[in-house]
Amino acid sequence: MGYLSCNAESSIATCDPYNWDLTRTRKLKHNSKKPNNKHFEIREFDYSDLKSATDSFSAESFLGKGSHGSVYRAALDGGKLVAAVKRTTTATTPDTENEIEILSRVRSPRLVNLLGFGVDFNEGKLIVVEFMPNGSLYDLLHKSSKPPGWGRRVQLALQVARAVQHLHASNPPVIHRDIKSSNVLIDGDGNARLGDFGLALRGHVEDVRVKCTPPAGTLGYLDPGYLAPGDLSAKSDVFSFGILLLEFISGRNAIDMNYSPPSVVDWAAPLIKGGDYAAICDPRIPPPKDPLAMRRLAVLAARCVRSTAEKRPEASEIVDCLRSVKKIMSSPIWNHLRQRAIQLSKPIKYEPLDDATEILKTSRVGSRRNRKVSSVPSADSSKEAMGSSDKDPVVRSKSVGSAVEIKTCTFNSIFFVNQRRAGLAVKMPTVRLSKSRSMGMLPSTRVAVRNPNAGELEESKLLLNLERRCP
Ligand SMILES: Nc1ncnc2c1ncn2[C@@H]1O[C@H](COP(=O)(O)OP(=O)(O)OP(=O)(O)O)[C@@H](O)[C@H]1O
Repeated sequence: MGYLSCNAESSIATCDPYNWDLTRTRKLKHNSKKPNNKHFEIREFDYSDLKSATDSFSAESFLGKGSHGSVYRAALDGGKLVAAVKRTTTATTPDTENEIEILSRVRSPRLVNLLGFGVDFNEGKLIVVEFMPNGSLYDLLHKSSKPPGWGRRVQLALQVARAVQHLHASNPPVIHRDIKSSNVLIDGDGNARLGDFGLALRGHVEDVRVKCTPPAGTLGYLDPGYLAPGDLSAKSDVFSFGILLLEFISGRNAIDMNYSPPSVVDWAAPLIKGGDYAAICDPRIPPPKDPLAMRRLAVLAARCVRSTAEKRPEASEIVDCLRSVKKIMSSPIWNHLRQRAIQLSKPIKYEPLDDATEILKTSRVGSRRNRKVSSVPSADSSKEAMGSSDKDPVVRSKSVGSAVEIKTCTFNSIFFVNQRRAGLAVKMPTVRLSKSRSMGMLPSTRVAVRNPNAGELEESKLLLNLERRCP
């Protein structure tokens, strides 16, 4: 099966009802507006100003490196405006243009907002965004010596959910396509902001641009049902958010070779189905005081990662559910018990489909996926592409896609290699895509065991039905 290839610029024109053009962006100097103003202006910075603001992109200003370039701290306007400058390693890539285009259209206190851009003949466009002084959610969850407690985790998850809700509710909607903990940054007030819009798509699913863009995302967070351009919907973001929620709950990485299965969804889904919520709780912090909060979180995560995209909740429902979890966590214990009694006294509507079984579909597929590994000849190359090394069993997920080429094709699986830096033209795959299954299996320290307790299974089913009506 072949895909229709399309020229990026013409597709922008086709799907852009406002005929927006970057060249018409007003050049505003020293006139930054507050990030959440509805009518905001984008500044065009002189390249020389960006260079001096980052001390010539010095090591002292260096904030970090992503798959498409490096990020620097910049002190602009005589030090009054602190910003982050994203500098791609080669001339302007489609992702840079895309990020500027989309971020100039959406703005929210829950996003890492665009301040402007700079242009250099050699370097192309540089993106200037709000500076986030407190690192990424990835660092907070996985590298911090003092992992955040449940209240903070739920608050941060709610903030990310609100960011996703804002994107999906935009007209036309924005699908982020790369929701993951390293793309969530923590601002000066300790709040979560969703950033990195390099892979985002703005438009309705039937728009030419959306229909022509090949699948992209980060391994470990990528919706398994998103195999061809036409499969994309806002529910792919919901899947990635579900993985993020499992990361919040368990404190483990989306892909971690220390576990069996290494994929967090394959590991957690059977445990949630078995009602063994305690087994997926981050062992570094005490469990939540009210087990109902834990169950709601776990069931919400399981619903987000359902294999059938249509059955996943909308972002607005996720927000409502997380708000209810936050409420439970912050109210006195007797209040929880009263609320719980009221809910349990309501008649439960059983549905013919066993939701828990449906959740497990992902897990079963995942198990097969992992078993296949041994027969993949080049496990090393796949590990390298996923950012893993022999010394580090944790796979640092990197974004893949957008401008992609097929590197390895083994057993019907196609491995995407990020070509953003190379600035290569999009090479459309000629066969139906299948997510990479090149994942290694290492001896496990924690093994997922399905809880055989029938009572807990029943309780889990009941909760799944109950939680559907949440809050
Ligand atoms: N606005 C910002 N303020 C402060 N630090 C930032 C900002 N944006 C990015 N960073 C830091 O720069 C580093 C690289 O970010 P970048 O978004 O380029 O890549 P990534 O999200 O880590 O990986 P990938 O490109 O694969 O998505 C990250 O470690 C991040 O913490």
